[in-house]
Amino acid sequence: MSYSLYKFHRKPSHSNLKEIPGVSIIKPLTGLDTNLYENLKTFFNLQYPRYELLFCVQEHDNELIDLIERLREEYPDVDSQLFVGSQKFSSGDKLLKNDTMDIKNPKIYNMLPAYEKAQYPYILISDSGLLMHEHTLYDMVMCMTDNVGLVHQMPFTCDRKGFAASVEKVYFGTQHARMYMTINLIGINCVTGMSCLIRKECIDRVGGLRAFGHYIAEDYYIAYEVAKQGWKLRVASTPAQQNSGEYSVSTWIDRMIRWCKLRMRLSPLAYLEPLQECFSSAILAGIVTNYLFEWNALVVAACHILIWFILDYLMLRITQGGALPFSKFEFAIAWLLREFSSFYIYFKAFTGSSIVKWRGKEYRLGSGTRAEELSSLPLPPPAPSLLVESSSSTTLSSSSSSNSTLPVAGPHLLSSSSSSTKQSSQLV
Ligand SMILES: CCCCCCCC/C=C\CCCCCCCC(=O)N[C@@H](CO[C@@H]1OC[C@@H](O)[C@H](O)[C@H]1O)[C@H](O)/C=C/CCCCCCCCCCCCC
Ligand SMILES: O=c1ccn([C@@H]2O[C@H](COP(=O)(O)OP(=O)(O)O)[C@@H](O)[C@H]2O)c(=O)[nH]1
Repeated sequence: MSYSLYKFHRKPSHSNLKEIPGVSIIKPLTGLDTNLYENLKTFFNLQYPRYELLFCVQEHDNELIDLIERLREEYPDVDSQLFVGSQKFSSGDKLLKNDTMDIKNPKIYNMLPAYEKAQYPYILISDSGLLMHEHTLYDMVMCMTDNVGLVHQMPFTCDRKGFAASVEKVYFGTQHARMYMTINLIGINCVTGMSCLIRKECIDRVGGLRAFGHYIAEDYYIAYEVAKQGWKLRVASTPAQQNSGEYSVSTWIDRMIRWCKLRMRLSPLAYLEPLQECFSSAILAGIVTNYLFEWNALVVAACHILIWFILDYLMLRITQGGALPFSKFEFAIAWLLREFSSFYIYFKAFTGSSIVKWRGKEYRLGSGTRAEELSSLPLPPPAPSLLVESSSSTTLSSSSSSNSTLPVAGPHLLSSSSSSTKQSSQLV
């Protein structure tokens, strides 16, 4: 809690903007999510002198492309490009196709062409469901001091309507925040790739993003590689604002089961996660104090739960950085639901199959989240002539190599242009 209080919502130090490096923002998109227009719009309004927006559309989707084009027309001064899945490897280059065959992570696959075109020394990988406040990019860059190689935002949520939104906010602002900040405080690699600012040179050094394409938890491996090269990993001063329009308690539970399955394959310590939940630790505290001091176990457990509940509320307020969008009563109900559902989530993740479903496709997880896809990624179809022409300039980095993969990590636990020049938008 103290670490979060120290970290979050602090004003960034002012520095000479002219010295700030450019940022290539990569937005991997898969479909027309609700709120997408509002969310993407915030990226055109960032208060930052030099950035480009690289939109990656996984599969050809007219509505999604129209939405992006509309935004690009609204903001002609913002440098942006659009990469559509079907045009990525349409040059007919067999080598390019073969190079991408072993990429199992669809997000990596989707981002590849944008990464190859990124012109700035920093890249920001930013998931589709995020909304960004106008100063956040600046804040993140300010965190990238000389010895830092990666700045990541702790996942949190925007204020949205409904009980499911409250449950998500309570989860990301209490248990998730507590563990995320604690693990980062002690210097262990715990990075979520939802919103990650990275020095491009770190990724180029291992052959580009494709080197992480074997794993579903690419975020963990990217952070692992950055730290291995001697850079520090730093939590940003503002949490990531997830603003997905499709949310429900069951969607959240399924997502948490998927994440838990990933963590289990990243570290055996993840199997201990149930022990750091409020109710299990209350039972343990009751038993231990009864054994040692003959205290009443029920009273100890009840006090433990009450104190935990109050501290969770404070933790959530710290993460939120202001008033909560729901009452204390709603907090209590959402908190209880979150606490009890966690055991269901662990049970399903620990005992369930190694298959995870992600954006409509299924993957079998191997050691270290190495993925074997069950439903195949879209293979490059012949592209429409306009796109063939425009995409022929899409090249993959010559330094890239399909052999440049990282070792299966298993339980790796690491300590871990002219400023105003705006190019016109172009369809690549
Ligand atoms: C007795 C006490 C025992 C304590 C044991 C503690 C065990 C650890 C507890 C909690 C871990 C919390 C980790 C929180 C963040 C993880 C969120 C997450 O699971 N993210 C994964 C999925 O992210 C998406 O994946 C796909 C990607 O494309 C998307 O963009 C992502 O958003 C992500 O892959 C995982 C990232 C980091 C995992 C860290 C693993 C830590 C393992 C436990 C370390 C235990 C240290 C114990 C210290 C007390
Ligand atoms: O097949 C896929 C699955 C996901 N993504 C992108 O990866 C990011 C994270 O996806 P999601 O929000 O589903 O992941 P989660 O945070 O739930 O793990 C989003 O920008 C997606 O558009 C993608 O490009 N292709």
